[in-house]
Amino acid sequence: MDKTPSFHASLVLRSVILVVVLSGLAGTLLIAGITRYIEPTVQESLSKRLGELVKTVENTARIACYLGDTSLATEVAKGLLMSRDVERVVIINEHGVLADFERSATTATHAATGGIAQSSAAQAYPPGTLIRELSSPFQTDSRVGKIIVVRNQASIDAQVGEAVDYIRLLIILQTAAIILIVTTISVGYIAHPIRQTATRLNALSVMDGEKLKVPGGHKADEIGRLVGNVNALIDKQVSGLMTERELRLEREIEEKRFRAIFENAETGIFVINRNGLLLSFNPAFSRAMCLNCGQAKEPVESVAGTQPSLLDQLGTQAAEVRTLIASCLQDRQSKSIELALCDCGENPRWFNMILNPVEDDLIQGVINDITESRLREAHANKLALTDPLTGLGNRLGFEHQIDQLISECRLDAERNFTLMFIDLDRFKEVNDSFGHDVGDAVLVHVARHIEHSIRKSDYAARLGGDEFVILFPFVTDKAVITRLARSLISNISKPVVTAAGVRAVVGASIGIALVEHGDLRREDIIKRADTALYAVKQSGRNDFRIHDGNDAVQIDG
Ligand SMILES: Nc1nc2c(ncn2[C@@H]2O[C@H](COP(=O)(O)OP(=O)(O)OP(=O)(O)O)[C@@H](O)[C@H]2O)c(=O)[nH]1
Repeated sequence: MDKTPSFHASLVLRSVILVVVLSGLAGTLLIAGITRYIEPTVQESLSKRLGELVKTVENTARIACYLGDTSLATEVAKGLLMSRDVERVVIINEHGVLADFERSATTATHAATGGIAQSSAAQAYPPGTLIRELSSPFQTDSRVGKIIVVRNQASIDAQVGEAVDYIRLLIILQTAAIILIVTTISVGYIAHPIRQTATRLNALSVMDGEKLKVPGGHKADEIGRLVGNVNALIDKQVSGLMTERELRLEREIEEKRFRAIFENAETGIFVINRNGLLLSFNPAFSRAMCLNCGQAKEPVESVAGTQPSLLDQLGTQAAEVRTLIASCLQDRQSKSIELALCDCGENPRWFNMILNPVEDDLIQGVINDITESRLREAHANKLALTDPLTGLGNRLGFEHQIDQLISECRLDAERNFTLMFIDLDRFKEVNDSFGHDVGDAVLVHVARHIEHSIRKSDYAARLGGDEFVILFPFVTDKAVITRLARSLISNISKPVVTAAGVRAVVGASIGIALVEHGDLRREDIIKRADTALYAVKQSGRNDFRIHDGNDAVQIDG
């Protein structure tokens, strides 16, 4: 991960190049500036020196001029020429040139050939030539001659050049020293600790709590601050990572928990799309739908794709569920439905299915087997509608049944039925003579007689005491009813021998109401059968009467 920077990208190299360029530029400018300054300065200083030199021989030159002493003038001129700054010395008095010596000439070039006026050649002397008037040694206001000193320009130039070269050397050395110092500082004090820190950072095991060390001597400077900030950043990252790791762990645990619940739940859980294709489902769902029992109602996998369809498993209820899926997605509300399906053994089962819309047009559903509760409910209903002694229906069951028949007849004019009331005769005597147990046995015996005399579609109940009732749907044929009534009276009237050996005899009075059309109120129908029964009781019992709806007509059994 740690990449050593390429040579041209190195901080040190770039810093050094920058320092070299800038220092070189600054040095060049400095040299140019100093060269321009130093030349006149050196010139001036030489002129000054020359003036002082001339001053030292001035008195002697005055005497030489006063006396017209050429040898003294020659002495003075030669003495001045000993200085390398002097190129030529001319001493003139009023009579002419006393001495004229040049550095290049070893002997005097002139003798006394003329007065001061003749030596107007001084006008031809090069610039910078020193010409000094000489006064009389006795009368300072009287001029006796002059001394002309021509500077040695080559020597002066050489001296200026030497001075400039020296300063240039100093500047170059200084620049080199600056480059060396800056490079050393860059490498040793900046680049090295940064590289060291980068290498440590690369090898740092942050999850083990390792921290970057501040390079020695950098605690309080920018590198120290940088390392401190990097450590703070690492702390933040590590704490973020730890939190993320914990969250991931928690999520994994949650997922495992959820998966366990999903896999082991008794409730079927599934996800479908808007077409009813199953995207996922748990084993309980699979069991409920018989997906793996080998007798699934439809192939588990859809013909075109790889996903099984929920709707394929629902038979005739598929259309209803399809509508429910659409309305669930449209209303964004959960919907439920009860489904009657068959298990692998074709036994009827009932399920409650709840559909919940989730994101992306998907539905999450749960399905619960409610067969047991349905059966319990049915059993409880049956108990509520059953006479516990005889197992026939009770008064409530009878009322449900007759109401059902009445509503069917109201919907269909062709429908009809017959109501038969049976009241035992002299049953009280049995109770009184042999006790309630025998009475109960007789009641059970009569109930079995009734059951054997009717068809499955008929309905029998004990309303209470010794009162029984039978409903015959579809039957209003008087001949049939008469035959049935007679058979019942005959059978019920036969003596009953109980398990205890008691022989009991009862009779049966029967009142019958035929319901074919007209008024279909329950009370009216019951009243007609009751009226017919009352008529039988009045006429001596153990007989039957039929009331066909016309009050006037009573058919004698
Ligand atoms: N053993 C038994 N007796 C009952 C039960 N319910 C009511 N009884 C009795 O049945 C009798 C019915 O009375 P009735 O119908 O007047 O008696 P009955 O002798 O048949 O009178 P008639 O119908 O006029 O012939 C009463 O003595 C009740 O106490 C029951 O569940 N078991």
